[in-house]
Amino acid sequence: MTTYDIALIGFGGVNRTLAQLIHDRGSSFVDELGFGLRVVAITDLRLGSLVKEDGIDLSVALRLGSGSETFADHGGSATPDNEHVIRNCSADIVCEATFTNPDDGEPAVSHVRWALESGKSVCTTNKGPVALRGPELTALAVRNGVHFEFEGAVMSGTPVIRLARKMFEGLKLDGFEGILNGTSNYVLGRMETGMELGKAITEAQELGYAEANPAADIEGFDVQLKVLILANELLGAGITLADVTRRGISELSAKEVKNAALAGRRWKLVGSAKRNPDGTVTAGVEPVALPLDHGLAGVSGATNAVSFATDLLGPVTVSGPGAGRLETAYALLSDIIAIHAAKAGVAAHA
Ligand SMILES: NC(=O)C1=CN([C@@H]2O[C@H](COP(=O)(O)OP(=O)(O)OC[C@H]3O[C@@H](n4cnc5c(N)ncnc54)[C@H](O)[C@@H]3O)[C@@H](O)[C@H]2O)C=CC1
Ligand SMILES: N[C@@H](CC=O)C(=O)O
Repeated sequence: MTTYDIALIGFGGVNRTLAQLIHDRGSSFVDELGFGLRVVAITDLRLGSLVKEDGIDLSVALRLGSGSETFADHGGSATPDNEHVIRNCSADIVCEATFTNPDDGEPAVSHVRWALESGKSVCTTNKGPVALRGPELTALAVRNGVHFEFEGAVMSGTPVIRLARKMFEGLKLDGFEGILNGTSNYVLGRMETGMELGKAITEAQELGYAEANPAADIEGFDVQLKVLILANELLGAGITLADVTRRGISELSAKEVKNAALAGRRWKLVGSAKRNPDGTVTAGVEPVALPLDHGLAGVSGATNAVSFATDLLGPVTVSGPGAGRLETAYALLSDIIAIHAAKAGVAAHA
C-alpha cells in the first residue's frame, strides 16, 4: 500500500481541517483512494513546529490552538523553523496554507521553492505563489521530478482549473467573467438585507471565508490574484498583476446595495478577462450592478461561479463553493489525489 507522508505548513482553518479529515477518515482513504496519508510535520507561526517521522498524533495537534500551549510542549519547537522543516523532514508532499500575500507572495513562495528543491511535491491553496510565481514554480517542480498543484487557489474546492484544462480540450477560450471571492459575495448579500459592511465582514470571518486581512477580499486584491491565475493558466495570457485592473466594494453602502436590489439590480464583485482581436488579454475586477436576469446575479453567499466564453459552445459556467475551511481542505485532498494519479500513471507506463 502507498502511504504519502505529509507536511502541513500553516496550521490555520484550512490545513487544520485537512488534518481533521485525515484523522477522521484517513483509514477509509486506503480503500476509496488507494493510498494512506500520514502527517509527519506541522509548522505554524503561532504554534511553532513539530516533526515526527513515524507520524504525528493528530488528536493532540488538533487540540492546540485556543490556549497558550505550543508544539514545544509536545516535543517540538515554539518557532516554525519553516526552511529547516520543509527541506529536512521526510514528507513526500508539502501542503502550504499560510497567509496569502498579494504583494510578492512571500514567505509562501519560499516555502514552495524549498519543498520543490528538496524533491517534495507541493499542494497549495495560497494564491500568492501561484499568481505571482506560478510558471517558475511549475518549471522547478518539473526539473525536480515532483508536482506543484494548486486547485484550491481559485474557487476553493470547486475544481475549476483541472475541469477547464481537461474538459475544455478542443475548445478555444476567449475569456471569462465570474464571482471569484466568497467573502465579498457573502457580504454583498448581507448588505442587501441592510447589514453594514463591518458587521457582514465579521460574519464572513467567523465562517472561515475571509483572508487574514479582510481588506484583501473587500478591496478586490484576492480576485485580482484569481483573475491573474485563470488568465495565465487557462487563456495563456502571459500577463502580470499590474495588468489586472482592480476596484473593490468598500465604496458601496448598505443603502445603495439595498436600493439597487429594489430597482432590479444586484451588486456583484466581478472578475473578468477577455482576449482582444490582436491576441492581448484585458483583465480586471470591479463591482457591477447586474440585472437580475444575468447569469451571475443569482449566485449567493460564499458560492462562486465563472462563465467561460468558448468558441464552439458559447458560455459555459462552472459554479460551486468559493470559500470555507472544509471546502478548501478538500481542494488539498483533490491535489493529493491528482499527484497519486500522476505517479500511478508514470508507474503503469514505466
Ligand atoms: N479559508 C478559505 O476559504 C480559503 C483560503 N484560501 C487560502 O488558503 C490559505 C490558508 O487559509 P486559512 O487556513 O483560511 O487561513 P488562516 O488564517 O486560518 O490560517 C493561516 C495559518 O498560517 C499560519 N502562518 C502564517 N504565516 C506563517 C508562516 N510564515 N509560517 C508558518 N505558519 C504561518 C498562521 O499562523 C495561521 O494559523 C490562505 O492563503 C488563503 O488565502 C484559499 C481558498 C479558500
Ligand atoms: N477569502 C477568500 C478565500 C478563498 O480564496 C474568499 O472569500 O473567496
